[in-house]
Amino acid sequence: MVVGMTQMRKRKVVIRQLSALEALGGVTNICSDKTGTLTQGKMITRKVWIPSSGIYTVNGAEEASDPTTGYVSFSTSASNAEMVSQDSNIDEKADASSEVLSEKTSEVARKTPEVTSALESFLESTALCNLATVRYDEQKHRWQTVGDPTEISLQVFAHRFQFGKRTLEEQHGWSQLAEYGFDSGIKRMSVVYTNTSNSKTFVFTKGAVERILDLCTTVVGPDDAKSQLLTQSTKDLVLNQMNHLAEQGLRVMAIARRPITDFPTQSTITYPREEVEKGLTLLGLAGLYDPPRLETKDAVSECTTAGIKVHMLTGDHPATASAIARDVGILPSQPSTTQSTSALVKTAAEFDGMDDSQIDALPSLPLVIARCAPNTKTRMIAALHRRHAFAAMTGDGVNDAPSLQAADVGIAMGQAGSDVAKGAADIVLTDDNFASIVNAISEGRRMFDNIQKFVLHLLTSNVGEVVLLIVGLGMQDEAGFSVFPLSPLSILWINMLTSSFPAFGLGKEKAGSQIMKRPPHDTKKGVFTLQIIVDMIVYGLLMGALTLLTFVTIVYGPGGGDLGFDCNRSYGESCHTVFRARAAVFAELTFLILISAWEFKSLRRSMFALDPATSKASKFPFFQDVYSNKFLFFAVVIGAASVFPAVYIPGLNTDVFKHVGIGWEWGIVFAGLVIYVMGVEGWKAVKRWAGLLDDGMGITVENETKGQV
Ligand SMILES: Nc1ncnc2c1ncn2[C@@H]1O[C@H](COP(=O)(O)OP(=O)(O)OP(=O)(O)O)[C@@H](O)[C@H]1O
Ligand code: NA
Repeated sequence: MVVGMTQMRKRKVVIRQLSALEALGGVTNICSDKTGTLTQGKMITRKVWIPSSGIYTVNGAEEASDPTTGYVSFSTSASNAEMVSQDSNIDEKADASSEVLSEKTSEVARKTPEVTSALESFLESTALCNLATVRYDEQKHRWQTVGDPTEISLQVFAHRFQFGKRTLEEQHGWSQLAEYGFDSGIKRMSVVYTNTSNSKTFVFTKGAVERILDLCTTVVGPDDAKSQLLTQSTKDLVLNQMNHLAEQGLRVMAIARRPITDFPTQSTITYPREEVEKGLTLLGLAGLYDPPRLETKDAVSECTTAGIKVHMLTGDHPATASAIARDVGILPSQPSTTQSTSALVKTAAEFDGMDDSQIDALPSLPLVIARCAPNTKTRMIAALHRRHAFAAMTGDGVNDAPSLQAADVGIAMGQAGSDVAKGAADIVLTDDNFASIVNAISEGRRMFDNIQKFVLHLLTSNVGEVVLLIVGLGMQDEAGFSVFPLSPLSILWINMLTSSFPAFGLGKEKAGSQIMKRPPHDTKKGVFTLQIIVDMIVYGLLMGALTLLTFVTIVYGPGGGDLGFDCNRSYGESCHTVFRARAAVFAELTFLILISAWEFKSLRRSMFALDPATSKASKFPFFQDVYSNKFLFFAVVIGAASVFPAVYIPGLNTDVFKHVGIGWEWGIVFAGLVIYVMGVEGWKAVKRWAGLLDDGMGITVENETKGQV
């Protein structure tokens, strides 16, 4: 376990709850945040749309925090409708190639577009209704940002036109009167600013487009001084534009403002939010791009192969969420014929609008839930539980705590996460990266497998010893005393030698190559699966029978059944046969238990072909395979070697172990070893051949998880 935890730490995972180790391996569903987990959490403002003016595009910006990389281009068009269709031709690749072109042709194209009054209002609202700071660090010679990625990206955009918050406050005379902070429930924030040079006071608001649009009554006109009434057709145009941006995977924010005259200047008076955020003028939309992490796509596909479903639960718009989900492989790139997109993508409003029975009646739970509120996450976990799923949930916010607690494995973010979320979580990702969850799951599966192997090893040897000793009680000497086939100290010694190091070695077994290619194990059954129990009995009986047979053969064969006199206590002439038989049993039992550790590296594969990869490459990969876990290799080899001094050192053998050096009996010992290995191999072969006791873990994922959750 401890080995596992240090392993995990290297893999960017901190385990807060010991049981989370084993639990991780059994996860069937992951509900993940989008921003910062599936994506990089480094947003760049890519597009800005100002109604009746045009689209500003940021080209070639690589570094999210640097307003000097890339350049802004402006495209205007006669009608807005035309602009939408024209713009849709510009995709990422076109951007890149046109960039190369313009690099060759002229530098003129890179001149920052002029700041119109409409753009100016937009930038003021963007930069002031914003808590992020963006500044150039003279010492470190790089741009430093502090704050939420969404806000940083907008602040950086304002800096491209020298309209940063600081400049506005220090040079343009803006000063803040009030702040209505961002709330993920209402998905917007507002500030009230007054301009000391002309004493005009404004409410500046930004937030999710649908929410802001409902608060707007007007929209900025071609001439900023005259805003126009927000008609239904303009609303449709705005929503159209938003969808168009969102479909490119951009998070779309609406920016708005209104002049306010009666705002109290004494900060002691609180002015209700609803009174402030109303009658707004829409200034424009901003499309922010948060690229998926490079590792995400592979990690998601690894989950699919491992029979794990990935759900994206995000605060973003459904179109944005779908585009990103498609990018990373959570949604199929081509909508399949059987499942419509509407079944796979739901908004929280749709999901929360259903009652439990309606949710349970869905053929499958949605893969993307957009515009998610913390409460939606908790309902999703409950719905998963009703479908007998074993779910992991990520979260970073304070109000994610309930869903993190409700999840079978709660995962908090180490960097972006609040302390409350970390406190509620079972594990913490130090790098906030979705791929680390998948690593952790594979680690959890490895650990589960190794605990199973370890348990099987321990129990098999116990069953073997019990059989040997209990049945052995039947052998009585002339005085009517049972003659032990092993002395108590020998048993103690064997247990110490064979269950400490080899068991620890089994814990260090590497993950099998198939570990993420099979469905999750059943967490309700735990490690004591039917296979483990049957194996334990089969192998334990075999071990007990063989060692007993060795004792009996030596005593009753050449020894003529002479059990001597008082041979449990001390060595005398009459105990010669019994002591020789004991030495053989001691050696054989030790060997059998030790070889079991190598055999149990795999519960089903042959010890002589443990790893599909090495068995393809080599005819006899046995040594390569057993040597791959060096600790276990030497635990077994040294353990086996230690048998010889225990048998031969005079005094130690007769006085401590109550046995004596042997000769021809080694033949029986090794025969026993060979029969045991053949027995174990035979039983594994039977299991493979008849598909017995598979625990459902050998079945390929495709067949297994069809139609689940
Ligand atoms: N600082 C902000 N000011 C105003 N509105 C915001 C701000 N940040 C986000 N929003 C709006 O709220 C929506 C949801 O944001 P929220 O913070 O709930 O999700 P998130 O945590 O950023 O994303 P995810 O859930 O994918 O991790 C965004 O799509 C955006 O429209
Ligand atoms: Na979030």
